[in-house]
Amino acid sequence: MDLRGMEMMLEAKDAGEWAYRGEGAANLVLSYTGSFPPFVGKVLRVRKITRNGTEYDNGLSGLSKQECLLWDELISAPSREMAEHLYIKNVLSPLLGSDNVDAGVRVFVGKEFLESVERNVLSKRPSWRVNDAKTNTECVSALLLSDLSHFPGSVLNKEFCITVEIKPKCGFLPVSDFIADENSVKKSISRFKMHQALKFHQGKISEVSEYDPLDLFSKSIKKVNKAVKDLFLTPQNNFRVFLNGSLIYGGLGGGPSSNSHLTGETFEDVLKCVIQLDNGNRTTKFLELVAETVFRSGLLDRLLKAQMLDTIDIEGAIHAYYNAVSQSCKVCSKFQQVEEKLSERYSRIHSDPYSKSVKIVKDYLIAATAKDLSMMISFRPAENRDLESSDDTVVLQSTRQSFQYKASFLDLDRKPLKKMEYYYELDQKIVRTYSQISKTKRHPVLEA
Ligand SMILES: O=P(O)(O)O[C@@H]1[C@@H](OP(=O)(O)O)[C@H](OP(=O)(O)O)[C@H](O)[C@H](OP(=O)(O)O)[C@H]1OP(=O)(O)O
Ligand SMILES: Nc1ncnc2c1ncn2[C@@H]1O[C@H](COP(=O)(O)OP(=O)(O)OP(=O)(O)O)[C@@H](O)[C@H]1O
Ligand SMILES: [Zn+2]
Repeated sequence: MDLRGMEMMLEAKDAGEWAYRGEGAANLVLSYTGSFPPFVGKVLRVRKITRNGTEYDNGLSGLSKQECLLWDELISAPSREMAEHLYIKNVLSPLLGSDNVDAGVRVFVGKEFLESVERNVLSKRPSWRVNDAKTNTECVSALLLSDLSHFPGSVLNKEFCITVEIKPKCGFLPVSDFIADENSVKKSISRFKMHQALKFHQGKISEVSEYDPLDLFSKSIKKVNKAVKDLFLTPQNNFRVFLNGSLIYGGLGGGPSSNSHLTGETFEDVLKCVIQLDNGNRTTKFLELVAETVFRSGLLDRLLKAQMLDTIDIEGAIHAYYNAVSQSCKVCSKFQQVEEKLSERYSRIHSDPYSKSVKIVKDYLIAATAKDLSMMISFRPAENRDLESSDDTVVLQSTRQSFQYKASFLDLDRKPLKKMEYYYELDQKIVRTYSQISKTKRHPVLEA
């Protein structure tokens, strides 16, 4: 849809109709509670700004000078929001499938609207998110997106809709020759698992998740079932369930420390309207339904392809980055101080043509978006038995119930080029911490 299609402006008086839905590190998401038809069934995604700095917008398209060299398909955009929209529409949507992606519509927002929203939602936000960032009241527009926690077109319908949100994270092990020998553990342990160890070590999580993305992305239904069960047991910011648009499991606001979900028993009770079962565990059946859908939908195959645009790992891509930004390589110069030989492995990348380096970095950043996005899958009962064989229907064999599902990807933000150095540092920190911890036998992190 044309972004300029909705020439309307949200003002202070409208703020009361937008309720807190959730947030990540960069955006605040509000759901519409009013009755104005174009907004019914929609959410508004508003950018945040960090407490200690500006960070965003350094040009009309929101692209830095160096990013303009990278994203030539985005530079014509007259605003940051338009550039983001084009990124989703022209870069990610072809990779992930346009049926599973909503690029959104821009609506103009007044400063007073944003200030009023900021005040209204304050008490609902996790305090650590409040300390980190606030609504960017300088933004002139926000994105209007379909509310993925409702089944399309059925917001006004009394039928129930249950939605699961999963942030799968990176689903493959790198095989790159550029990975240093002392970091070879990266080739056998998933990044998520190693990052859990670091987060635990830093006190960012109180419990290490058993979830392993490699199970979720595997071709084995048994492993997919295990992954979904593990997500349920330790949801962190990777798993949430909504019933008719309200969160019933998992924490609002993302982040590992905000798990305010229902207890197992209450959740089991809530599922009464979803899973028809006289005896037995409805939660188990529901998790089976989720696993079956993930497994059969092919969603993760597409996602994996996008993630695997990271072909040489950050340990290779960082060198291409310095070529792309025409700077001398800080990593190689560090290696040279230690031992001349260490940087030899990377000289090949440094002699690559400029265009090849640009392509490596660009693909790495697209993969970074794919490693951080979430997917939402909504279910509603399939009334017509004929639907059983159709593509968007799953049958829960154990209860003989059919569900129609709709799956979408969300949080498809472009990652800034300047994050490459941070990605390299974080990667090294994760692998270093994991290796140190694994040397200490019987460490609780590794036994989890
Ligand atoms: O680096 P990672 O893997 O920890 O991912 C970050 C996420 O952390 P988590 O999934 O909890 O481990 C992090 O999520 P949280 O803030 O922890 O909920 C963000 O999604 C961050 O992206 P951005 O800075 O908003 O663009 C993510 O940063 P990117 O790496 O995707 O740029
Ligand atoms: N279209 C949508 N429909 C329903 N809920 C949504 C939608 N978009 C976002 N949400 C909810 O809001 C939360 C935050 O949104 P989102 O992930 O886009 O924020 P973010 O700041 O970009 O996240 P990140 O920390 O990964 O950068 C999501 O986890 C989800 O629960
Ligand atoms: Zn180098």
